[in-house]
Amino acid sequence: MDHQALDTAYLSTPTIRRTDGSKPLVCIRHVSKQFANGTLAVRDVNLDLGTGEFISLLGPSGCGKSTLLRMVAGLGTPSTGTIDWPTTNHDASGKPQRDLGFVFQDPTLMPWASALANVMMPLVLKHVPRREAEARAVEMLALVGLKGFETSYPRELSGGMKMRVSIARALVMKPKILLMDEPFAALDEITRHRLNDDLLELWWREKFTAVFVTHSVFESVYLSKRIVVMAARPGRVMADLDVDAPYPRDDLFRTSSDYAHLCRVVSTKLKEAIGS
Ligand SMILES: Nc1ncnc2c1ncn2[C@@H]1O[C@H](COP(=O)(O)OP(=O)(O)OP(=O)(O)O)[C@@H](O)[C@H]1O
Repeated sequence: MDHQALDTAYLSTPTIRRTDGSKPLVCIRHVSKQFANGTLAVRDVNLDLGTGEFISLLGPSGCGKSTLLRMVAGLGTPSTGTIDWPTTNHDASGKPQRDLGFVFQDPTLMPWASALANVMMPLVLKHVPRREAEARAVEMLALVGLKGFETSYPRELSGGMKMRVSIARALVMKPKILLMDEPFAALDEITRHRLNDDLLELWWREKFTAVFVTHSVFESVYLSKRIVVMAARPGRVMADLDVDAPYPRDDLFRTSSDYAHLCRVVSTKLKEAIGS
């Protein structure tokens, strides 16, 4: 593996763009967010989210990762700057028709509904015929490893299984982009590793763009093609690093000296970011 890609990754420029010629899926330009109480959560962020990438937003608590992710999802608006979807249709008022799934840290399932009903919910809301919705939800549950648990209720599922349902629900509409806000933070390490593996397999197979918020250097290196390192007070982008390791990645990669090296480099960048 070429360690140079990470070692020489470009750092801390006011505008950070990917210039491989193709149009990005999401184009973030000079985005800042100041909340009503005066907190400057995000300052002057410039990023392109490229189609098919697996990007982690890595940084300490309070650096604005969630705020940025929520603005990409349209769950909050920037105070200044723009977030464009250059390849997406826009409605009459000029709003992009964001084609996305969102996974929160908490699985946020409906407790009174079965796993199947939870996954069917976005399809039902879009008036997909019931039989088709059910077939698609059954297929999605199988893809996340929950074949046989269709009729189980959330209270009957482990934390990892609930998160799998949440991912299935986010992917059942086949979104172009999956936004994940620390989805595995509350899980034990073994479950987390397994979900990391399964998420990578899903991403590889379904070919969506993935944006993954995490505090964990190890998780970001294992999953990502690209790591955006952020710092706090105010929240800003400090580095944009390519992880030059091939997919598929598995336990061999997780225990390799290449992985250890990459984690060391990213950890150093994160420390620099936090110290700056
Ligand atoms: N609705 C809000 N009103 C006021 N301040 C907020 C609001 N939401 C977030 N903040 C502040 O904005 C800053 C960034 O918060 P954010 O949750 O985006 O960070 P984060 O990097 O995702 O943190 P964590 O990793 O702990 O979830 C923090 O200082 C936080 O207190």
